[in-house]
Amino acid sequence: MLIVADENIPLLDQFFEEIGTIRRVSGRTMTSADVRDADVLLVRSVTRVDRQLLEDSRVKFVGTATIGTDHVDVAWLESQGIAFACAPGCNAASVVDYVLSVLSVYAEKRAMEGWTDLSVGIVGAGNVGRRLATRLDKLGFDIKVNDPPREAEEPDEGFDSLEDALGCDVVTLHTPLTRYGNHPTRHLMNAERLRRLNPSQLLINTSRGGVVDCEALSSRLADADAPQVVLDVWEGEPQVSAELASRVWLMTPHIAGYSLEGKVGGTEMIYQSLCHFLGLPVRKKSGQFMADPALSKLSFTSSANARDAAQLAIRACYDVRRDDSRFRRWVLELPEGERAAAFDAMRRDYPVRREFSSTKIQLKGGAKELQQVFKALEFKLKL
Ligand SMILES: NC(=O)c1ccc[n+]([C@@H]2O[C@H](COP(=O)([O-])OP(=O)(O)OC[C@H]3O[C@@H](n4cnc5c(N)ncnc54)[C@H](O)[C@@H]3O)[C@@H](O)[C@H]2O)c1
Ligand SMILES: O=C(O)[C@H](O)[C@H](O)COP(=O)(O)O
Repeated sequence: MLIVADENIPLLDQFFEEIGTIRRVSGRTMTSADVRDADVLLVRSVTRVDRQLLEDSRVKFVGTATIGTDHVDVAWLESQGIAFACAPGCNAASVVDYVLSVLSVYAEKRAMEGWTDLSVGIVGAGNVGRRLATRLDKLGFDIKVNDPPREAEEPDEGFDSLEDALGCDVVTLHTPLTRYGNHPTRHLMNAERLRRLNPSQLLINTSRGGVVDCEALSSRLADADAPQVVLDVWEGEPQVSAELASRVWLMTPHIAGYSLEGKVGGTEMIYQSLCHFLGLPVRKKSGQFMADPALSKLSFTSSANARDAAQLAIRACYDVRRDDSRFRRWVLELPEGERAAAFDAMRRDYPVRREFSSTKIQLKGGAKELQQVFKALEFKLKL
């Protein structure tokens, strides 16, 4: 059995070598010639999987080690009887950590007494948005959650209108990129909605670049009363508009979900689906391959203030400003023609990042408030 796989899927050998021969190819430039003799195709988000790629092949199973599936023509696969698996939720905690890191830095930028004074509008409450809402709610943030598709299914859940979510101090997008259906999200943040955001608001996009009309965003950000913006995803990436980037507060190259747990978890989920498809036993678990985190423990004494301790722990685990400064140095400072390759290289060579849940927090005589904050942030508590 021949397995053609994106070379950037971690632990390919460890998970798949017992199942078949692995051919590694570049996900970004994969062609139909690369997959013609394949039985199984494993991708990440940078490969367009459709008729053009697969119609001359004998592929019977496609797995994407990602949450997003907008790069896959799922309807066409179904029409051809090709099995499909993705990795729902695999890196959701990583994206939530990213957003919390942004919020911690933003509250400081605004010289706020307490970060929970920020109201947060969450647009899209699936694996990522729902987990973010849970953590923010436990921390005491005022949140508005908008999700029309879920609201249609769960009318009693108390979802908020898009209007209300867009009125919050921070608006964070967690929808898939969709073009059709009752609630398409492409350019959900269009010129008109962007115009309604004011300078004391922050827009965060970690969903897909196309959920925001990036041309409209670039011109909106040139206005004197522009909102602040954090972008992890870019319409047309790996190309990044230098004009847009120069107007964005924090920027990263689509790495919000790049925790080690998230990446390895994605591989594990498609491995499990492939085993199921082939009727094979599931022998491998991601835990077998995870090294101890570099930062295993943080200790706080009873004199620690809950807010300061939380900020310190968040930033010790993941400080989004480091990725922002690398992005500026390694991608934006290059000539335009070299930026797309640098964007991909920064993703390929991304350093090991661990989720908050991998770090133990030791509280020596810690107050109840400290315990609650760290629990809400999903650190491991050690009393
Ligand atoms: N930047 C990254 O590294 C990264 C990592 C993981 C996921 N993502 C992206 O984030 C998206 C969200 O991830 P997820 O795991 O939560 O997906 P999900 O499918 O679990 O949830 C998406 C939610 O959005 C809702 N939704 C759909 N259309 C909507 C609309 N018009 N308005 C409001 N809500 C709408 C859905 O009902 C669903 O509840 C993914 O599709 C993926 O594209 C990015
Ligand atoms: O959809 C996802 O899971 C994320 O966007 C993921 O982080 C994408 O990473 P990529 O496949 O581009 O490496």
